[in-house]
Amino acid sequence: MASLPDTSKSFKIERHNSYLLRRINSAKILNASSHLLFRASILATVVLILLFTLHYPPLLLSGSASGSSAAAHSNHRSLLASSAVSYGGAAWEREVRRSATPHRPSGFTVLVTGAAGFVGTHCSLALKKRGDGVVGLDNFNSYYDPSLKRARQALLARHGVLVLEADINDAALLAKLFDVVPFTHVLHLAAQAGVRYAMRNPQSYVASNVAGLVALFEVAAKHADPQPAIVWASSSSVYGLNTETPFSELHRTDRPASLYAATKKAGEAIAHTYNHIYGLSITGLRFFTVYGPWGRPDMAYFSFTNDILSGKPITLFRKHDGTAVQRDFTFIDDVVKGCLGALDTATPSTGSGGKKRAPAQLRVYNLGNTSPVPVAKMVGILENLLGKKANKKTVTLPQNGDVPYTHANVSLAESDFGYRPTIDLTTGLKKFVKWYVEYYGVKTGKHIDDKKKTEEEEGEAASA
Ligand SMILES: O=C(O)[C@H]1O[C@H](OP(=O)(O)OP(=O)(O)OC[C@H]2O[C@@H](n3ccc(=O)[nH]c3=O)[C@H](O)[C@@H]2O)[C@H](O)[C@@H](O)[C@@H]1O
Repeated sequence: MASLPDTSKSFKIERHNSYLLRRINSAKILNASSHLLFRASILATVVLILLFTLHYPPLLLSGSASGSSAAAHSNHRSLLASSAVSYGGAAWEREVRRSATPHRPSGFTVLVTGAAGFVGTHCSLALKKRGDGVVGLDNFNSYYDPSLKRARQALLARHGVLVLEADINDAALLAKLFDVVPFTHVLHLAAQAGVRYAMRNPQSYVASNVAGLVALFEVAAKHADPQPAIVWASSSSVYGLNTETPFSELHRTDRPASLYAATKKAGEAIAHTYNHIYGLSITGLRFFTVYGPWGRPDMAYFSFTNDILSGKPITLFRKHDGTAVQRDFTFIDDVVKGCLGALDTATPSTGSGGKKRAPAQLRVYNLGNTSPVPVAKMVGILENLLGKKANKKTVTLPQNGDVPYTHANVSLAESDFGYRPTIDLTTGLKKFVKWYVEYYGVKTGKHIDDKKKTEEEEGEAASA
């Protein structure tokens, strides 16, 4: 008898085949649906990006320039905080234009970088007060207490000056600003300051003082229409190991003693290039140890004040020959007059769209006080004003980038725009200490006599 086919076996094979078929089909379906899902998510992302771009165009603009979406995000947040309007939107542009509008005939429209910094704040106020339009820019970094920078920003806001939070390396933001406002001038004060800190954080000097300067010159030369005239902060430190005194603009500046000085010297060379190729009108100002109210807490007169009041020891540097280190301390009001004088005598840039049409102005000036003072004497004045003795120790100047002596010859600035420093160190430090005790709400052993006016204050009152 022929044996019956083994149906259970063929049934098993069929079941197996149909199982395989089902798996293949479901794999196909899964494959197809994951393709669909993938395409749908790409579509959704594109739609989202489109919507986002329409609502917040410069957020992407800023991100693309900085290369960091986190940075762009933080820019965006703080711009919202500082101007209470969205960055790049119509309301933001209105705010920027309002701040930039001059209120005097033929007034300037000035972009001030580093506007929440010490010199930037004072210059922005002075420009605004005389009727120029001012828009400020600052990255509010934490090199020193950012709350002081915020307080300066609030002060400027009370005077109608908008300070945007952004970095000068954000080329797209700079371009956007020049699209919104045809700035006549740029007062470029944003920088990594401080001589000794350059040993601890060298790259920050390259980023701000070299890359940032180039970013600004690039936009001013190739994008801005019209090109603005630029006045920017160089430094007395470029004289470095120069031994001829007082320091004149004709002296050597090829022996910087610190990386800070080297980046400022590099800035002067870069300024020459942009003037030569693109016709940018550029003026570099070599500031000599600027001090005063709203000053920089990293500077000696300010940190010594903190330390004297809190009883902490301070270290005074002396030269290798045992004599005192000296500085040509320059009061902020004198420096502000110098900055405005430089802006007022700056001639327009001569290029457009990255093409030079004619030779343009290129200048460098010392802005100092012309009377060097030993640092120990500065401490003595502070002790007297604060009514408290400093706990001092003196050490030989370490290898920290400091130069032993500065002394400005300012005859060039005097003849070109009437620069004449008027405030001596005692008068200037009195104004600083008066501001300091009010700002920080501290009690000193001594009452600062703010009734007794200095000559300069008398003059201001008379002309008001
Ligand atoms: O003129 C300039 O271009 C420079 O002036 C200052 O640099 P500096 O003169 O070194 O100012 P401080 O840091 O305030 O120092 C003032 C003096 O005090 C001395 N000092 C500083 C700190 C300290 O602990 N002890 C001390 O004796 C320094 O050697 C210097 O002679 C600024 O900090 C720089 O940003 C600026 O560019």
